[in-house]
Amino acid sequence: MTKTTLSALIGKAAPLIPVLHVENADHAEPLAEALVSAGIVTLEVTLRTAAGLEVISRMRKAFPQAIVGAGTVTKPEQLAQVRDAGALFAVSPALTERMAEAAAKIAIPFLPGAVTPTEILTARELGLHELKFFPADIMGGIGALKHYLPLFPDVSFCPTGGISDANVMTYLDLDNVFTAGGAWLAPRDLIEAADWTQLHARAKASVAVVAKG
Ligand SMILES: O=C(O)C(=O)C[C@H](O)[C@H](O)COP(=O)(O)O
Repeated sequence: MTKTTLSALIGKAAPLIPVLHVENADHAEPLAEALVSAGIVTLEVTLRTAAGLEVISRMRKAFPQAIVGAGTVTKPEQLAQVRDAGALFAVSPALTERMAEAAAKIAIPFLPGAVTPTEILTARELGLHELKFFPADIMGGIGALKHYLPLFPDVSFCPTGGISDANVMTYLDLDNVFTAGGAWLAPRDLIEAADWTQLHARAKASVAVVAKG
C-alpha cells in the first residue's frame, strides 16, 4: 500500500483543521455543510465522544469531497477502527511506537503529537515527518518552532492548542508549519446549540484571515 501524507491530502485546500467535538451524530451532516461551504474541507472529528466514529462515516458519505479524519486517537487499536469508519487521516496528541506501527500497517496518514527534540527525533526514526505540535501555546509556540526549523528541516508541524484568528498567521508564516488546527474554527458550544449559521460565518472569517495572508 502506498502511503500518502496529510499535507498531500490537504494540497491546496485552506490549511486549517477544525478539531471537532460532536456529541450528537445527527449533527454530522449540517456541521460538515456549514464548514465545507465556508471553505474548510479538512475536518478532524475527535474520538472524545461516543458519536465520533459514526460522525466520521456520515460526514464521508455526505461530503465525499471533504477530507475527514479522526482526532484524539490515543490507542493503537483505534487506527483500524477509524480507517474502517472512513477516516482519511488520524491525529493523536502523542506518539507511541505501537500507534506508529498500527498506522503504518494500514498506511493511514498519521499525525502524532511531538513537541520536544527527543520526541521529534523519535518520530522521525519511525518514519513520521509531519507532526502535531500540541499544546502549542504552552510548549513554546512560534519561538520553539523557529528553533526547530534549522535542526529538523525535514519535519513539518501542525500546531494546535491556543490557536485563534488572531495568531494563526504567525504560525502559518513559519516554513515548518503546513497547517494549523483547533477548536476555535468550530467551537463546541455552537455545535451543541446546532448554530450552523454562526459556525458557517466563523469558519468563513477564518478562511478570509488565511486568504489575506
Ligand atoms: O484532540 C486532540 O487530539 C488534541 O490533541 C487536542 C486538540 O488539538 C486541542 O484541544 C485543540 O486546542 P484548542 O483549539 O485550544 O481547544
